[in-house]
Amino acid sequence: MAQSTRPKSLFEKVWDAHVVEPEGANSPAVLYIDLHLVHEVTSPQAFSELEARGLKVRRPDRTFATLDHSIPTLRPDAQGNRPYVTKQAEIQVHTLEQNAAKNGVRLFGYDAENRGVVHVIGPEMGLTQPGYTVVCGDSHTSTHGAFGCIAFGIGTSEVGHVLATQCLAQRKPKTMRITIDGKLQPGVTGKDVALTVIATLGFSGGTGYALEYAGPVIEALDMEGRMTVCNLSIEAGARCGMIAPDQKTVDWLRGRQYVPQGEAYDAAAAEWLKLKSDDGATFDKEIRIDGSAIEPMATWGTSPDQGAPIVKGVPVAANEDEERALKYMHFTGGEKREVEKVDVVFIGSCTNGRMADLRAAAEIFKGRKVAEGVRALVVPGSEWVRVEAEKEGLDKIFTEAGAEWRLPGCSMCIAMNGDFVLPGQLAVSTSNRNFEGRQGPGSRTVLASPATAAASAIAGHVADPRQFMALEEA
Ligand SMILES: CC(C)[C@H](C(=O)O)[C@@H](O)C(=O)O
Ligand code: SF4
Repeated sequence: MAQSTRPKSLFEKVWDAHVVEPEGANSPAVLYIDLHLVHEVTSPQAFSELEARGLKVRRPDRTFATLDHSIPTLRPDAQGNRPYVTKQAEIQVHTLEQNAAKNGVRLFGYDAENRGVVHVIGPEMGLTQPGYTVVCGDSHTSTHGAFGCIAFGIGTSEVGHVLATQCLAQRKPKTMRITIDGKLQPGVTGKDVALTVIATLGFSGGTGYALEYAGPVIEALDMEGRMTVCNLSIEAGARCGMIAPDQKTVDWLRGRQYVPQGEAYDAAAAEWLKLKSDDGATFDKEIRIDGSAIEPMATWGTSPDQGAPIVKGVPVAANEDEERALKYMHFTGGEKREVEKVDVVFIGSCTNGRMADLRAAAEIFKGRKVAEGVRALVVPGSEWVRVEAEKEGLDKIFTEAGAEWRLPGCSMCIAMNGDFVLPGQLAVSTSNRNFEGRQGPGSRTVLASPATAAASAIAGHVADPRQFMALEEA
């Protein structure tokens, strides 16, 4: 087939390479799925449906499962019993264990060295590779877009479709390029970029779009920072977010378990590096953000787009929605962040539970103490992260500062496993959702970067991390 010479965006290149059946006036396109990730919460019904219809998993070799949402982050007791928070949590875990075994799907189970939060382990093992289509019954699948993948969350019935066919019916989204110019100031991280992007777009500003993040700020971010940015795409309503693979991507993935090895890797990498938007590629929408003006961010409301630079304090409500959010958060509007007493700090999740995140937090915790009355919980995103962090002695830095160091899982990000914030308590959290009650009934969540979370744990109030950093003069 003759190749079109029309300039294409990164999204179009990956999309076009996966179309099995083109989109019609009345029918969505059928897309081939390269990688299907599965966790215990959204898979049970999909497997039951498959069984009811007498179907098999079409590509068990492209389907990988993990346990993350419902598993306790505390160690088993002396008898080996796991401290599940409810019977239902335990059933979810056992159901996935059985479904995976029955269908020949690889499960990174409780004791597996590769277990972890689904969006942490995919990239970590090199299951996620540039140019792939990646789906999972989980909205933060957008994380994998940091590797130049079209990666998005699907519903449970779609999980069933992909299990049965390795394909998915999809309408092509519109495209939006978000270019972040300039250079980040010292102490400003990928999370601050992400919270700024969402605050700019609004919680539904990305609805119907596939985002591409580009520009010097994105190029300068490490892979962890890029994953954080892509992770939060869904919080602006976008279908997915992606970043063109570059030499950093190639270097980061090299040698990982599931990527090609040796010369085959170099050959794959040469193809990956072609995955970028052509000069002259057009987008349905383009926005630009001045990266040099981004500051450490913290949310003040009950939606991830309700965030502002910490130095600016809590804004005054501009409408009823904001008024309601401020009320829930026990803020009046207009106050300084220093007056927000913090009860809990959570560092972890698929947004910020990777090595780079834990190192950033440890730099602030080192030689300092968590303020009295603050509970700080550090939860690695995966077993691999846990082991690496322990090798570097980060766990010691956390525990000596007075923080808890746990086993990997989603933990307090979604509070399904027994780790939760008490009613009325204020948590500074490195996760991605600050909805009412997200971290436990009545919990109040402030989203921020690992550095800001650590700084807030030390200060006892929402704090700009730069006061604890030895920053070089720019
Ligand atoms: C449980 C799961 C379906 C959910 C999601 O889709 O994102 C969870 O991971 C979350 O972060 O809210
Ligand atoms: S860490 Fe949080 S956001 Fe990520 S998959 Fe788990 S529950 Fe969802």
